[in-house]
Amino acid sequence: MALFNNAASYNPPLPSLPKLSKFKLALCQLSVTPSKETNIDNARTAIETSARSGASLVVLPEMWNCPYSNDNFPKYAEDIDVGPSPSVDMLSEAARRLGVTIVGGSIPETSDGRLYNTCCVYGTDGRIVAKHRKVHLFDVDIPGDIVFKESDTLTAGETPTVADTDVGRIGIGICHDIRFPELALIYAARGAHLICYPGAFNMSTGRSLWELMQRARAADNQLFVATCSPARDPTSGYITWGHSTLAEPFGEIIATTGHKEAIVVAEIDYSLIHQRRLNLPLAKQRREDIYQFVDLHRRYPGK
Ligand SMILES: NC(=O)CCC(=O)C(=O)O
Repeated sequence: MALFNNAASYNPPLPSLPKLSKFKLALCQLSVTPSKETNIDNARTAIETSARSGASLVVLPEMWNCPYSNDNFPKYAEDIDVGPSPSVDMLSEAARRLGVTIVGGSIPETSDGRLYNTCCVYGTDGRIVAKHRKVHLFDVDIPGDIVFKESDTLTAGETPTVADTDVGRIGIGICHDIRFPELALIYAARGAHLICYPGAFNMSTGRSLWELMQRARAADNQLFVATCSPARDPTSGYITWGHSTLAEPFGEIIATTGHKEAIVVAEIDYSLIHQRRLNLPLAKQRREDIYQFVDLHRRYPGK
């Protein structure tokens, strides 16, 4: 029995398999420099290398066109809807020319006088099929360790984002979004096969939580989770953890890397989602009589 007329039951439907249900994914762990032009060239080359390796889906890191800092976000920001947007133009052109789906990491977006941390997903025709603005801003204060306040410059997005692509239904989160299981639950309830989190965890929380979070989101929801970080630059003001990773529906790590610039290529086979959900049918075991899941955005669309 549905608990709410128009709420998604948490029990995720077995997602139907997309056009391409077995394919290679590439996670481009890019070095980020102060030159936006260099970063764009570097990303283009990595996407070309990924496509030559047979990847159908290419994922880029959080803030790949801009060293991660509140001072830089406004300087490197692009207006994605109105333009000019050299980062978007490059990703769109590369997706179309190479016939790959791209989860375009994130860049600082300027829109109506506000700044967002934004990820666009590009279909194989080069069009933007989804745009996610980071919904949980990263404000942290661990004295003597790390202090960062994204909310000093950025505005939070307001909606979960699911992209329908040739390589399946993909939920998008950006970095700190991974800490909130509710967002991942929504994506599973909406039939996602894969959740992609471009992210730039730091040296402190990266060590303890980066791998744990992605394995947990994958295992909770019995789907694939991919993360993609910038490469570590020990001279930067914000040093990233690296370790871009793909986890499968039992939370096992299929592929990962260290902290240097790298392209991780791995195969995804969505039939494993069905297999794992048959092995361990969490959807049937869930006790909606004693706890309830409500997808508020679906209940109150537009809010
Ligand atoms: N860029 C981010 O959102 C960093 C998130 C992070 O490091 C965390 O611990 O959360």
